[in-house]
Amino acid sequence: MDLKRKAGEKAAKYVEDGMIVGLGTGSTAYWAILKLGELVADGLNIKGIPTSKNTEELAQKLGIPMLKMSEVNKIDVAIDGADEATANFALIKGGGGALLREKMIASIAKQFIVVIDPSKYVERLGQFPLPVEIITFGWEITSSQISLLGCKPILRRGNQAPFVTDNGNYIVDCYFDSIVDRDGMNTALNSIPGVVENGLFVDMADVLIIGRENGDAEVLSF
Ligand SMILES: O=C(CO)[C@H](O)[C@H](O)COP(=O)(O)O
Repeated sequence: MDLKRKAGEKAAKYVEDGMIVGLGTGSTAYWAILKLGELVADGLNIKGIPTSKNTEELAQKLGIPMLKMSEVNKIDVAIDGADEATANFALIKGGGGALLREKMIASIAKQFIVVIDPSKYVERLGQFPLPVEIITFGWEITSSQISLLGCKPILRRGNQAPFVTDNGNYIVDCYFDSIVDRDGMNTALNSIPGVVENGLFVDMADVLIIGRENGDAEVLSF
């Protein structure tokens, strides 16, 4: 079985009747959402909060009832993918461009479950460029201020135009040699005027599920 699928489907087992569930974005979270769709069709009573417009569309197609972020003040469990994850559960997210909503939703989830394939499990963060969401106004200035933190920021592009997030912002993908002080970097990035949010998720994940070739998916709890 596809390793992303193994991880995603395992995460769906954490969802219980009556829960409000943060629905992540990307090709691993996809499998969790698909499984939840099946369970809902079989009578599971949950409400989803999507982390992106893509996920909202998917959940709608699957018949998963949804709430708006403004309608909730807590989320029971959020399930999402990651671009990198370490043994102490530090993450880089945002490869799919949904990092802002993903971080907001994870931050109010009682349990945040991260689903990955083994290629995402790394010793140290920073091989994957860190996505930083910035406002379009004066983005060049914001980007050059970000570069002073020791990275090379590259404006993410889509179809020959800058990629625009669900929130109407740009993303710069920041190439660091490595990110050692994750807390410090998170704070430093978010202190730059024009930065909306960055893809470092530190001390947020509670469970890391890694799809493994042999046997069941591996579950690590913090
Ligand atoms: O952060 C994300 C989207 O913003 C995704 O969770 C991350 O990019 C992993 O995606 P995938 O499971 O497709 O590899």
